Order: sequence, then C-alpha cells, then structure tokens
Amino acid sequence: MTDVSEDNTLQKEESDCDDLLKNETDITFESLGIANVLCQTCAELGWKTPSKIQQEAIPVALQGNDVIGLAETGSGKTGAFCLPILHSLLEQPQRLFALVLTPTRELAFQIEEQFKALGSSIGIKTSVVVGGVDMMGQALVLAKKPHVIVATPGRLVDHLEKTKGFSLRSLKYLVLDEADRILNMDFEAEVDKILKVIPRERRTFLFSATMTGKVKKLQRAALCKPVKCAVNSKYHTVDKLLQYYLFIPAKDKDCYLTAVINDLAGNAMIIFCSTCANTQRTALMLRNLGISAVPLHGQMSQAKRLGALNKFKSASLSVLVATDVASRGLDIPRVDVVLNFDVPTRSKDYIHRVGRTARAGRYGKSVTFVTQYDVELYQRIEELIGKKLPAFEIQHNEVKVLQERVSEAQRYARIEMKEQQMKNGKRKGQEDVSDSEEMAAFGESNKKIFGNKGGKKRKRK
Ligand SMILES: Nc1ncnc2c1ncn2[C@@H]1O[C@H](COP(=O)(O)OP(=O)(O)OP(=O)(O)O)[C@@H](O)[C@H]1O
Repeated sequence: MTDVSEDNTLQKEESDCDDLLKNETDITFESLGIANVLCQTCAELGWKTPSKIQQEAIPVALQGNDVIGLAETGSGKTGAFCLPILHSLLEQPQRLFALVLTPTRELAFQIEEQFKALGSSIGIKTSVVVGGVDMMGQALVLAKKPHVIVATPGRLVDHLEKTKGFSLRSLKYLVLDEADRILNMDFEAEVDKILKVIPRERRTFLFSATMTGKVKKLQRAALCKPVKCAVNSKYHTVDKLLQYYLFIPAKDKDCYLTAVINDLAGNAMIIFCSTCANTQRTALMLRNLGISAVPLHGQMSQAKRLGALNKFKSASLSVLVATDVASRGLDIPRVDVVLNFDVPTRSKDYIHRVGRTARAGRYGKSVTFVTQYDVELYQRIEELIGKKLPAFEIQHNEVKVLQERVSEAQRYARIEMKEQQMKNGKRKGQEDVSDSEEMAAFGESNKKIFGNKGGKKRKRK
C-alpha cells in the first residue's frame, strides 16, 4: 500500500494534495455514502477526502450503475472502484463477489494490495491470478473462494477451463482496469470468454486514463446503461508533470542518456525502452557505468520481475529500465523522473508512461528522447496531448566527453548479452538477464569504467 504523504525530495514544494485530491465542497467519503468502517480505514491510510474521480464515480456505483471512469494517471481510480465494491460486499457478504481484470501481473498484485488495505477492517479475502506462477498453488487458493479475484485475463481463462470446481457464476462485480489496454493487448478473446461464463446480472466498471473506440465496442457487449464519470478530457496529463523532449542524433543516444541521468542524479527514475532486448542492454550498459539499474520486462521470470520492482520500490536502487510492462497503473510514489529513451510507438502509452511520476499531487519530470527517426512518432504524441513541449536543456559539449566511457560500457554490455544468450541457449533478444547476483557482480566489477558517479546520491535538481 502506498502512502501519499511519503516524502519525495523533488516535490518539496508540493502541498499535501493537488487539484485532483482537493476538496472544496466538503465532500467526504461518508457523504458519498461509504460505510463508516471503510471511511475509518480511508482516514487511517491518510485519505482525508475523496479524489475527484472518487467523488464522481462512487455515488454512481453505489446507486447500482455500471460505470465508465476516465481520469488522469495517479488520480485515485483504484479507490474509485474498490470502495463501492467493498461497501457492497459489507451489505451483501458473499464469496467470489468481484473480479478485477488488469493487463499486467505487477498491476494485479498492486490492486490486490489496495483491496487488502481498504478492506483490512472487514476481513476481506483476496487472490491474485496471473501467469508465470504455479497453476496448482493458485487453484488451491481459488478453492478457498476469496471475495475478490484480481487477474490477468489469460490465466483466469486457464483456470475457468481447467480448474475443477472453479466457477464465477455467482459474481456480482466485474472491473476492467486499464480497460483500453486489455483490448489492445489481444485480450479481447479472453475477455469475451470470461464474459460468457459470468452472470449478466452484475455490475461492470471500466476504468482507464485513456479510452479507445475498442472500449466502446466492449461497452456495447458488456455494460448495462453505463454512466460515464470523466474528470478530464480524453488525453490529459497532470499539471504537476514537467514534460520535456530532447532532440539528439540516434548514434549518441546512450551518451545523452548517461548525461541526463547524471544531470538528474539523486532522483528515482524509470527509463522506458521499446523492446525487451534494448531494456536489458540499456540496464547492462548503465550498470557498467556504475549506475545501479535493473531491468523489468516480460521475458524475465515472474520472480525476477517482482524482485526488480520491489528493489526499486524499496529505494535500494534508483533506476528501473523497463518496457511498457511497467507503463500502466504502477503506483510508486518515489518516482521523480520518467525518461522515454525510446519514443513509444503507441501514442497513448506516452500518457501512461509519464503517469508513473507526478502522482497524487506530487511533482514529476519527464524527458522524451527524440532522434531523427522518431520525429513523426513524437509529433503524434504532441498532437495527442494537445501541447508543444519545451526542449530539455543540457550542455551538449559535456555529453561528448562521456563518449569514450560510454563506448567501453556498451562493449561490455554486448559481451554480457552474448554470454547470457549462450547460457540460456535462446535466440538473440530472448534472454532472461535481470538483476541476478551474477549480473550485479559484473556491474560492480565494472564500476571502474565510470567510477560511481552516476549512481551516487547527489543533490536533486
Ligand atoms: N482520496 C485519496 N486521498 C489521498 N490519496 C489517495 C486517494 N485516493 C487514492 N490515493 C492515492 O493516490 C495514488 C494514486 O492512485 P491510483 O493508483 O488509484 O491512481 P490511478 O488513477 O489508478 O492511476 P493510473 O491511471 O496510473 O492507474 C495511490 O498512492 C493512492 O493510494
């Protein structure tokens, strides 16, 4: 469970809450109709007042409507669907009460945490059903009939088809979180299968920071007279996010990345790359420069994925290099900076990626690296968000100075990649290099290339 009051140096000047969480009309969780016992838990979590999307969606949900919730990243959408479900569960206790579908495994665990935290006083039983984890263990947990299941669609379908005695015929609530993504990620077939085996008589909630035509399609298939609760226009980024672009020659990308990391040293940052292979290569190169970075991508084992994320969350390392597997929903309050090292090919992913910072009223910064090959993609992003971004200021001559050390680090990274490929016997770009001890040791031994400058805590800018 995250704590919005957690300190974050970049955001010193922030107030306790921003417009998204501000309450100018004395609206409280009580006045929205939420049961006292749950209001008490909100207070204990430091949630003084409902966020705007919560103010909009909770009463509509409590009246028994289907809801389409559209609000900025980090604006409390999870609470907006958790609380009405928990309230309803209190009124009508039942096992296998609600199902939440999410596009990524990490997000599933995070949403479960939120249910557990908000439902701690009412003895909620939850279960996460995601791929990459033993089916048998999950089947045993499902046999105990939790109140709430948070799942990725593929694995849930596996259980529906193969696990004896498991059925969702009594389900009362279905939530599609990051709804547009679930469809984009070829989950459509799985979602359709799930819809066929759950009752028509249920409430359905769709939530996302971005909506697509495809969601409207799903809306037609699964929703019953939904009420749209939209806090902002379709493609909005939060005001406390300072967004920049950096136009650079493609051949100097790694040098510029190193320079920007140095420039922003001391901040916790997520670097987004487009492919698993580049994620891995970039993390290796940074480690070889003495910057403590770990990769997070879909070709890593689930244990390593969670390990990388937990290390980053616990502040034991400051740089996470990730694919879009980390772009949706992850709520890590300490993220100060997002670097789009590769421009996202799907413009909407930009909104979700940069939304990993500047959450719940904090400040944040993002820099998108644009090379001569990315201009069109980048222009599409500016069009989508409806603004022209300023250039990130950097001393270009200082970047050149890094060339030699970066080349050396690139060379070591290439060797490491090859070694891993040979070890794993997989084809290029499919290896599962992550933050293994082995790799950490390699990074350590190569700190001499760069000293520890990049990884060292420096005064934040
Ligand atoms: N009413 C509230 N008061 C204070 N903090 C809140 C409140 N509601 C939610 N939060 C906190 O705000 C943060 C962001 O919430 P959440 O992860 O639900 O955002 P989101 O809108 O789902 O974002 P994304 O679109 O990126 O998934 C979390 O740390 C959560 O605990």
